Amino acid sequence: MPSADTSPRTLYDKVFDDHVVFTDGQSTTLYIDRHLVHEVTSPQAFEGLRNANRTVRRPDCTLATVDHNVPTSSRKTYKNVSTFVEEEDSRLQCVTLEDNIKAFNLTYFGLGDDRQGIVHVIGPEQGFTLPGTTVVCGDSHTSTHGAFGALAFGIGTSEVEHVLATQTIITKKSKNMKIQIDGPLGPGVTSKDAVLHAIGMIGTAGGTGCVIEFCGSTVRSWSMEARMSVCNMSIEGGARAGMIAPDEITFEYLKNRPLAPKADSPEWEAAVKYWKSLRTDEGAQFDIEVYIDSRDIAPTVSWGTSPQDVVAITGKVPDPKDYEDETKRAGIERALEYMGLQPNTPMEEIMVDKVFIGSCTNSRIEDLRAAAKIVEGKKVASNIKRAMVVPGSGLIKKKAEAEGLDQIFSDAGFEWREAGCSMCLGMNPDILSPKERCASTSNRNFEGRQGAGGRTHLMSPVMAAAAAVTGHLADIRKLEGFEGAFTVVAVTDKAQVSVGTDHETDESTDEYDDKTLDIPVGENLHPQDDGTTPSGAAAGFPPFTTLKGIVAPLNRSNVDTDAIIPKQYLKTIKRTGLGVALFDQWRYQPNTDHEENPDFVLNQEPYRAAKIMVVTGPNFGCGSSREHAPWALLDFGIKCIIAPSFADIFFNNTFKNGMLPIAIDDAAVIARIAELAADKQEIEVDLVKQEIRTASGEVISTFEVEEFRKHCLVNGLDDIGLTMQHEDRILRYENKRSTLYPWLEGVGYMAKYRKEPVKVEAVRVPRAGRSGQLDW
Ligand SMILES: CC(C)[C@H](C(=O)O)[C@@H](O)C(=O)O
Ligand code: SF4
Repeated sequence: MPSADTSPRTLYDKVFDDHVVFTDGQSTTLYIDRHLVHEVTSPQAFEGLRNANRTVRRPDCTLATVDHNVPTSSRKTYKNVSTFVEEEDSRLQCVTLEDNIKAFNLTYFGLGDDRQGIVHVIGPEQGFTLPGTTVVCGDSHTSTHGAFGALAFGIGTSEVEHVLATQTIITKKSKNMKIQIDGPLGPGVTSKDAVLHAIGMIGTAGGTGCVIEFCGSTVRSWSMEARMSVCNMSIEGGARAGMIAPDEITFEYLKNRPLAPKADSPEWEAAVKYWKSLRTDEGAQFDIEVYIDSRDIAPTVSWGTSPQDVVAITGKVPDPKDYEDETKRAGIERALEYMGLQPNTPMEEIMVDKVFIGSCTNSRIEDLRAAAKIVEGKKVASNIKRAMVVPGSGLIKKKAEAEGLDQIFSDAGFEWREAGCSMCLGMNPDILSPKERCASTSNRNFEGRQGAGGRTHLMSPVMAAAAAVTGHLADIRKLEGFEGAFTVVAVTDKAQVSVGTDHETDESTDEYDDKTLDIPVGENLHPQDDGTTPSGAAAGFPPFTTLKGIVAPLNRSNVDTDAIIPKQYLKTIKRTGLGVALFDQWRYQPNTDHEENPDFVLNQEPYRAAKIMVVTGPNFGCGSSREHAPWALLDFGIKCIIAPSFADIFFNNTFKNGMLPIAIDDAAVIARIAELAADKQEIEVDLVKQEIRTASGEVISTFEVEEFRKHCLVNGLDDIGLTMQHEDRILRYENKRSTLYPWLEGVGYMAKYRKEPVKVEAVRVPRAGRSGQLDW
C-alpha cells in the first residue's frame, strides 16, 4: 500500500492527484468529470466514435451547445437550425451537432433554449462546472472554468473523441506557476486590465507547460465573473490552465444553480467540505512565481496583433526603433503595419470604427451592468459604424432585459443581440471589414481574427463602452461621472459573503478515511511493445519511424493557430482537404481566390514538397485549440515541425495525428537546421533513435520525446483502444468517485442518468496523496 505523502501541495497538485486513474510516472490517464461540447470541434470526434462503433461513456458528464457559428440576430421567428442558420457550412455544423446529440443521447441547449450560449458561460451558469472537477472542451478557453478551482483545459478534436469514449485523457503533469496580485485595484481598473497587464509581463509563452494559480488579496476580492475573465485569458499567457482556489464567493455563486448539488442538502454540505480542502498548502512549491502590485495596473489596451502587445491607456504606440533585438523590432514593425498605427501615437488618439462587447471573457451580467452604467444617458459617437452587445447566454440576456440594460444600450445606439461567440472570431456574419478598427472585450487580437484585415484592440467592458461614446480609445477615468458607474463593477450575480485569504488551512477538512485505493504506478501504459496493435485498439496512423525530406524554414515567433488556419476553414465536418488553407493569410494575396504570394516560403521550390518545417521563433501553435491546424499541415505534406517551443494544445494535437513536433531549445541547433533548410538540403528525423541527421548521416542533434507518445507514433497506434484496454481501472475509479463525490453523478435534469440513490454518509475528503498514490 502506498504510504501517504503529506508534503505540501498546490491547488493544481490536489485536483490532479484526485483524478489519476493510472500512471506510468510520465504519462497519466486522468479522469474527466465534465465535458463541454460545441459544434466546431466535435463533428470529427463523433464520426470517429461511429466508425469504431463506440458510445459515449458518460452522457451525464457531457453537455453540448451551439455557439461559434450561430447568428446573433433576433430569434423571434426561430423554428429550427436548418431554416435559421443561413450560411450553408455553418448550418451543416449546427445540424451535425444536433444529429450527434440525438444519436448519442446527450444533454443539449439549442437555439430555442434560453440556456444556450457560449460554452464557457453556460457551464458555470448551470452549475455544471464545480470546484475540484476536471473540465475539458474542444476549445482553448476552457481555462475559464478554473475560476471555480476546477482543473479545466482545452483539448483537440481527437482528445474530444477520447473523452467521449473513455471519460479520460492521457496527459502529463504540468508545472506550477503562481501569479499573485495584492492590493485594491484603482478606480476604473478591472480584472480584465489585470490579466492583460499580467500577459504583457509574462508574454504569450510565459505560462507554457504550466498551470497558473491566481491568488492574492486582489484576486480574493473579485466576483466569480471577474475571476472567470482572468482564468479565461490564462491560455493567452500560454498556460495549460488557470485556477483560483474556491472560497465563500464561489460557494455562494453555486448555490441553487440547476446542476450544482442542492443547496444546504447533506450532499451540498459534503461537497463544500471537500471544496474547502482545495487550496494550496502553506509551503507548497511553485516552479515560477510572479508578483503584481495592484497599484501598477492601469486601464490597459492592446496595440498589436498578440495579447502580449499591451500598454496602459495613458501610454503610446511603441516605436520599433527603441528595440535592439532585431526579431523583436521586425515583429513590432509588422504588427504596426497590420494595425495601421504610427509609432509614438498616444493610445487615446486612436479612432475606432466598431465596438464589440461580448465573448467568453466579458459577456456576463456584471460586464453588461458595468458597460451600461458608462453608456447610460449617452450616445454612441458619430464615427462609430456599429456598436454591439452580445450577451454570453440566453439567460444573461433575459436577466439584463429584466434590469432594463437592453434599453440603456439601445437608447445609446448599440445593437442588442442574441447569445453566441459572434465577433470574437466572426464565424457567423458578425465581422469587421478590412482595416476596420474595433474596441473589443474579447481575448484575441490576432491578424484577421475578427475579419480579414480587421484590427482589434482588446480591453475591458467599461473601456469598450468609453470608446463607443467617445469614438476613440479613451481613458475611462477621464469620463464624466465614471466613478458612480464603478460602484457596480465588483458586484457579482450573488451577494459576496466573506473574503478569505490564500493558503488558509481549514480545520474542518481534517477528517480522512483510511481506506486506500492502490493506483498502479510505474506500470507500462503500453504493454505490447512488440509493435503489434493490441486487441481492441483501432489501427491509428501510418507508423512514424524515420522521415527524410526538404525542410521549409519559417522565421517567425508566436505563430498562432489562427495564422496556421483561419476561422473560415473551421466550418468543415471532415479532417481532410485542409492543405489549401494552410497559412492562408501569408500564402495568398489579400482579397483574391488563392492567388499565391510568391514571397511566402511554401509557394517556392523546393518547399512546396516540404515534409518538415523548422520554425526559428518560440511558441509555435499558440492560441486556439483547433486541430484543423495540424490537419492542414499534414494535408500539405508536413509531418514534422522543429521549433524552440510549442504551445501545449497544438503540441498534443500533432501527436494525435501521427505527426512529430520536436522542441529544441538550443538556438545553435535551430540555426543550423534553418541554414540547411535555406540551402534547400534534406534532413532526416529518426524517431526511433531520437536523432536529427543531415542527408549524409551526420547527427545534428538528439531530441526528447515522451515514451508513451513515441510508442504510439512508432507503432501507429490509436490511444483510445490502448486506454480501453484498462477499462477495469476506469471502472474502479468511477466506483470510488460515486462514493466519494456523489454530487458529480447526474444531477438536476441529468438525474435520469443516476443509477442509484446517493449515499452521502460515505463522503470523505481524500487524504493528501501524490500523483498516482491516491489515498482515500
Ligand atoms: C473554434 C475553437 C477551436 C477556438 C478555440 O479553441 O479557441 C475558438 O473558440 C477560438 O476562440 O479561437
Ligand atoms: S474565445 Fe471567442 S470564439 Fe472562442 S469560445 Fe470564447 S467567445 Fe467563442
